[in-house]
Parts: sequence; C-alpha cells; structure tokens
Amino acid sequence: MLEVSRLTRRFKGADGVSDVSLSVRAGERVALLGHNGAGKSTLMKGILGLLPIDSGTALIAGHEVGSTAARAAVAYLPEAVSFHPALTGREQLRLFAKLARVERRDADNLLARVGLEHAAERRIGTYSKGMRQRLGMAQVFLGKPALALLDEPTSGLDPIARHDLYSLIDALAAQGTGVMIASHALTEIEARTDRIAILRGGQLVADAPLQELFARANMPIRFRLSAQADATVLFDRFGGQRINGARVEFNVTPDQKMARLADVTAMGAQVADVEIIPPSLEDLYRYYSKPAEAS
Ligand SMILES: Nc1ncnc2c1ncn2[C@@H]1O[C@H](COP(=O)(O)OP(=O)(O)OP(=O)(O)O)[C@@H](O)[C@H]1O
Repeated sequence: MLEVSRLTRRFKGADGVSDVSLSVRAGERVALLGHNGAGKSTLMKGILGLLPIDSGTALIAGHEVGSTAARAAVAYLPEAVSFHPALTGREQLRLFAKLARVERRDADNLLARVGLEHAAERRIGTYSKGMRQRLGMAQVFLGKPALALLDEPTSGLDPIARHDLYSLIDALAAQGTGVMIASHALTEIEARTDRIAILRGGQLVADAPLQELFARANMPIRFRLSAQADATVLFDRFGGQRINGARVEFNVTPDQKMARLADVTAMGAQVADVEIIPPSLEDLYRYYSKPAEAS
C-alpha cells in the first residue's frame, strides 16, 4: 500500500528526514515513533504530497505521491483535527463525502460506525475532543482508502475514548487499509500495532515487529526476589541491590535468564517469591532513540 524508498527532505539548519525507506502492507498497522522534531510530520507530509521531497520515491497503491490517484488512495487524520464549528456532524461528513465522490448514504452509515449517530444533528462546536476525533476517523474511512496516516490520533483523549479509537483503527486495518500511526503513547502502541518504526534525527533507526526489536536490543531482564526471612543470604548469592532488607533485585542478560531462574529455584524456601520483569517499551524506545546506546 505504501512503498517509501530513500526519501529525503532537508530544511535549512534542520534534519527533516534523510534516506528513509519503509513500507506498509494492506491491513498492517505500523507505529511511527520518535522524539519531538525526529521527522514524523515531515515524513507524513512528504507521503501526502503536501511537502516537496528532495530525493527518493514514495508510492501509494503503486501511484507516485502527489498524483491524483495517490491522493485518492490516502486518508489523513491531522493531530489537531478541525472542522467547521457551525456545521453538524452529518453536514460535515456529507461535505467530505461529496468531495471524495462517495455516496451520502455511506457517510451516514459511517456516523453510526464511529458511534456518533446520536449527535449527528448537533453542531460540531458542541462536540467534545473525543467526538471530534471520532468524526475525524469517519472522514478517514470514507471511500475505503488504501492507506491512512494518523498523526497522534489519541492525544488528549481519556482512556475509554482511546480504547474506542483504537477499535476503529483495528476496523480500518481489518477492511484492508494500511495504517501508519505517529504517536508518543507507547503503552497503546505495544498492544495495538503490528510493527514499529522509529525515527531519530530524521533517520530510520528501527523498523520491525516489537518482539524482533526486543531481541535485537538484548536488554537486561530484572529479577526481583522476596526473602522468606532475611535478604542477606539472597544478596550473598546473587548480588545486586537490597531493598528494605526484605528484597534483592538484580539484572541478567536474556541468555542468562533460565540459568538464573534455576539458581533461584535451588535456593528453595529461602525465596518467598520471584518476579521476572522484562524491559518495557519505554526502555526499548530509549534504547533506539539515544544515539550513544544504539548499535
Ligand atoms: N517548514 C519547516 N522549515 C524548517 N524546518 C522544519 C520545517 N518543518 C520541520 N522542520 C524541522 O525538521 C525537523 C523534523 O520536524 P518534524 O515536524 O517532522 O518532527 P516531528 O517528529 O513530527 O516532531 P513532533 O513530535 O514535535 O511533531 C525539525 O528539526 C523541525 O524543526
């Protein structure tokens, strides 16, 4: 659905994006992560044809970006989505439907699909942020685009609204649309996307499924042992840090994990409990976004 090859866009005194290659397949949900200024918006605008690119190519459903066919195949949800406050939800969506040459009836059905049927006749000026984002998603669904680019779709939403929005994103992917989601909300990304791409200083530093990124980073796993009586004996055996005299914590590399677990089991009743804590997505993100730590 999307094939980006060696895309470069530089600004005076800023990185923009440099030599970025990535793809999004039909029905795939790809998260695009990166610090502020890493190049996410520049990449999205380049793909949308809103920003001229210096070199490289980007094809949407086989069409060159900026062409009429490519524009027709892509939908976009900007971070600060804004609609005309005096229009009702139904009027606004019908207007978009007309522009996209989609039947009115489909627009009406989409309002129900995003859970806005009850508010269809209300002015958008009275909508909450969550309702505006739903309307934005309805606009993305119009005409079954091959590719959808969503910029921070859940920012400013409460947990329930976020969950609902991701259900809509899942439905979008299930109909075959390739979805790229720029986000800072790491915990959501973990459960709701198929692949993660990370930009750093305008360059793509990671692009793989989450498990693969974890395996490649080879980050330490934390053991947390609770002592039955006194933590000294555990500390003498494993080292690490003593916590409150009752616990011992230490790190191991992934390949040491099973052997260390066997050592812990061999301590028998002296260990009251063991927790094995894998690295978090925040740790992983930090690993790939910090120049000094990345490979
Ligand atoms: N029109 C512009 N003129 C000059 N520099 C720009 C322009 N647009 C972006 N940049 C620069 O290019 C770099 C990438 O910016 P971009 O907006 O793509 O980052 P981002 O990852 O989307 O950040 P954020 O998470 O803050 O939205 C930044 O250094 C930014 O200052």
